[in-house]
Amino acid sequence: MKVKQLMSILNLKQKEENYDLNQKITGVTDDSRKVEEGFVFVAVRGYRVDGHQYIKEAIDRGAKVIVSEDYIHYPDVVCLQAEDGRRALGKIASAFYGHPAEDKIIIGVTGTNGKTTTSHMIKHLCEENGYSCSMFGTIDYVVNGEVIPGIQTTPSAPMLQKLLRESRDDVVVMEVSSHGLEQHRLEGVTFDYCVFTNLYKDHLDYHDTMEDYFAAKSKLFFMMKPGGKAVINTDDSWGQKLADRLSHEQIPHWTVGHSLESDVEIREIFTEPFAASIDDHGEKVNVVSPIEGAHNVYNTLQAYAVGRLLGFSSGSLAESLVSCPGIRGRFETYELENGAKVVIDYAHTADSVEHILDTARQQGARKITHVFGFRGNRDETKRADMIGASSLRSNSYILTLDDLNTSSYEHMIETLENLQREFGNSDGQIIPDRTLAIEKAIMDSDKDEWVIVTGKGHESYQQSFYYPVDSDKHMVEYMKEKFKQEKTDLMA
Ligand SMILES: CC(=O)N[C@H]1[C@@H](OP(=O)(O)OP(=O)(O)OC[C@H]2O[C@@H](n3ccc(=O)[nH]c3=O)[C@H](O)[C@@H]2O)O[C@H](CO)[C@@H](O)[C@@H]1O[C@H](C)C(=O)N[C@@H](C)C(=O)N[C@H](CCC(=O)O)C(=O)O
Ligand SMILES: Nc1ncnc2c1ncn2[C@@H]1O[C@H](COP(=O)(O)OP(=O)(O)OP(=O)(O)O)[C@@H](O)[C@H]1O
Repeated sequence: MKVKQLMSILNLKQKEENYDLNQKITGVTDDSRKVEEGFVFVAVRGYRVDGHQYIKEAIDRGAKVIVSEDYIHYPDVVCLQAEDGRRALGKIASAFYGHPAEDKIIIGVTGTNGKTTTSHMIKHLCEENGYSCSMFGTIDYVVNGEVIPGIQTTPSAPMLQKLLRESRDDVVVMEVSSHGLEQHRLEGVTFDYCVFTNLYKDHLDYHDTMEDYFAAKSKLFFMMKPGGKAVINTDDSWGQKLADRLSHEQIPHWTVGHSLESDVEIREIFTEPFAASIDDHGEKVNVVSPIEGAHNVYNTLQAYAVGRLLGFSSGSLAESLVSCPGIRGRFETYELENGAKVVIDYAHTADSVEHILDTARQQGARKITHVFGFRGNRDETKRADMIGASSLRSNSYILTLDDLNTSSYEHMIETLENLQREFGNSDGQIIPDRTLAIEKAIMDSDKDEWVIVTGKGHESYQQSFYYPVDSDKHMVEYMKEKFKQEKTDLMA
């Protein structure tokens, strides 16, 4: 890419400078720490700092072009002005990598909950039906079968475009976060299929109101290729609202829900195993969810709908779903030697806590002990609802530490105490150390009694705890080992 192309992307005409318009650009970034010789550095006004203050550092590291929102001048550097740094970054990244999204089938999945689960299912369905598939999401990114650790659910624009360019896969399925949409990380990407799972109270530290949050998510459905189609869960009231809007704007979509008018009409949801009988445009099909929970039945049906739009047969999809592997940290179950059952799940909103605890009851849990906490410096408006959901559905709950982020330990303990006093019940207690909380819940449980540990799912702990483990999964495995050892000692 040359400077003249960059100027045309940004709709800029040559001004007073004698810029070398044929000068080659070797890379693009908004992070001065990643600048290399010949790069374009785009200054972005962030939430914490202003990228404009790193322009000098970027030049020192070899940036030959600076895009900034302010008028600036540096000798021997092409200085261009753009109205919105983040949008300019997206546009430049897409052009720099040759607009790679245009050559692929691109599927975007958005919503508060279910993005990761639905994306994994779509990937599996593609692969079982003859397509290779890249995937970008919360757990990791997978490109050409290789796993790449990701920092964000929706990658930054330069990272996203680079990975799209590298992908030799037929299909790309990506989780689309409201942050990603608001921050123009998807500039230059148009979608063949877009999925809306649901909208619940979350991220209200970032969006002012639910309406704003909905507006951010809705943007995705106006980024489809001609001929593209949306898949919407209309049993969710925000989903219905979106479908109404798309109908009004004549944007093609399929609906999934109980309404008789749904394209994928849910006739009945079963719990043993979790499955649904559906009417798919007149054809009756039984679809079994590969993961327990009515919420996962919805994820399954939306993945199924995408599969149908990709041209796969209903029979082949129903069959492929059976072999879909579980997903790390999403209703992962463990049977312990004392008869207790442990579930590790990524639930971190009130609605998902409800779904997980309901699923455990539907599966015969006699007693439920729920272990959970709250992320430091994240949406505080959902915390009371989460305690409410847990106290209604569990027999007892233990409030414990989740990631502190930049919050202090003392502040979080005080927060837990205040929340417990104000919204908790007498069956709730606080055990700050997460590993001790899990141990206590397991030790107090017996046959057919369930321990549900939510919030961290697949993630590693940010801080250390009493036991030398780095995740909920390792703690449960540690307990399994402990039981085994005790049994061996007894027999000896
Ligand atoms: C709240 C949020 O979305 N933050 C994103 C935002 O950060 P920010 O505005 O605070 O950036 P900043 O630190 O103020 O820096 C401003 C600019 O200066 C630049 N800079 C900074 C320091 C330096 O030395 N040199 C330099 O050039 C930065 O690269 C940046 O361009 O812009 C940064 C660069 O584009 C992102 O990396 C960062 O994502 C952080 C890692 C993050 O945690 N984001 C989360 C909230 C997020 O996006 N989550 C969603 C999923 C949500 C969900 O559905 O669960 C996601 O898609 O991952
Ligand atoms: N369709 C759904 N409806 C409600 N809750 C769900 C649904 N699917 C999953 N969940 C709950 O949300 C948790 C996270 O699921 P998943 O990772 O698929 O969602 P996500 O949208 O990717 O979340 P995040 O944006 O936080 O990464 C699950 O562990 C489960 O508790």
